[in-house]
Amino acid sequence: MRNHACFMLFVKVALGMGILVGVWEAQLDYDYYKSSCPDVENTVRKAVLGVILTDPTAPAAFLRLLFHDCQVQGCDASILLDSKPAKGNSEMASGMNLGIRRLETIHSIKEKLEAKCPGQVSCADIVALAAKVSVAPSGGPDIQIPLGRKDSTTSSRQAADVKIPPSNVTVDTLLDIFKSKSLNLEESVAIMGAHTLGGGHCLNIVDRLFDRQPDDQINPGFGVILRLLCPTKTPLTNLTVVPNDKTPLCFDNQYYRDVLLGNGLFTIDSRISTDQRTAPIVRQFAADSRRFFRVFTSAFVKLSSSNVLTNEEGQVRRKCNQVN
Ligand code: HEM
Ligand SMILES: [Ca+2]
Ligand SMILES: [Ca+2]
Repeated sequence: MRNHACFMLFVKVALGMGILVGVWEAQLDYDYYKSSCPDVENTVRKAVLGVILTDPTAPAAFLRLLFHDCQVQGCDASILLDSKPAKGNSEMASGMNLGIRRLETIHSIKEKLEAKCPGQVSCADIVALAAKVSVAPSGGPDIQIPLGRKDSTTSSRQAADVKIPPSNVTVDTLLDIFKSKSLNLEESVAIMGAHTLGGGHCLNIVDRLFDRQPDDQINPGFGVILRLLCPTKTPLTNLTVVPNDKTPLCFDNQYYRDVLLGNGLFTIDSRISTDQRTAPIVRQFAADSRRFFRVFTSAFVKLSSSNVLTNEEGQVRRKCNQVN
């Protein structure tokens, strides 16, 4: 299995990358559950590894879930709330959350943790941990993250509509988004390396393929393949998924090599390979996966610690889909 080969290939690098990034978000704590739920990380890891056995694309789902949670109101598990009282007002009802999956795994991890340490572990920390423990088994760095996020009591579809960037977002907006979470330029390019895993629906690609003005950032050969995979704007466009890079189960720097060759799946992937500010960094990561892993690690800690609720600002939901 490619995933396994990838794991073997990168195990040394991953081990070498277990560096602690300084606690940048002062209110979170690397030892937060030391006495209240010491086994929390292993519980999440075991559950995620179990899921990967039957669904090797699950790590991609957990990484994207974290981004989409953190992007709306901060990393507060708002994405898991069902809408009440108004139907259809959950974040998941937003079209921007098309393809978000594996929420059921988060709910089942929560049930396990409620049995072990009732009322202790927030859903927001579970979302962050599920993403974190997804990276190393895919061949990426072993990241340490601080914990202690609390869960929100609110969520709204409209916020997701506005805050989650579309596939054709500009580099300016991308840099603004990550700057607001304290990521520097290099970290902003590194966090996009999450697109080394998983894939996207044709729906998010077809606009690049069939408009009268062909997208000149797509390599012509790759364009032919994409037009074959995503033939027309039909209902199927909502269903077909195309891989993000050539190694979608492997957390490697292939994404950067692909985008440099004009094989970026989304408009934004192509844009970072040509924008004067980001292109030199894309080239560095394409040539040096250790560097990509190191910068991705610090970027991940910042993203997953952004706009968190701590202490009395939020709650530890007993069920992740509803407030207490
Ligand atoms: C400007 C920023 C970003 C844009 C515009 C963007 C856009 C997208 C789009 C359109 C998809 C395809 C969704 C689908 O059609 O199913 C996608 C997939 C994905 N994104 Fe992003 N993304 C961004 C940043 C990020 C970040 C920061 C992460 C994680 C840290 C991330 C992780 C992923 C992953 C892992 C997938 C594949 C999901 C799967 O296979 O289920 N993305 N992204
Ligand atoms: Ca959120
Ligand atoms: Ca890859």
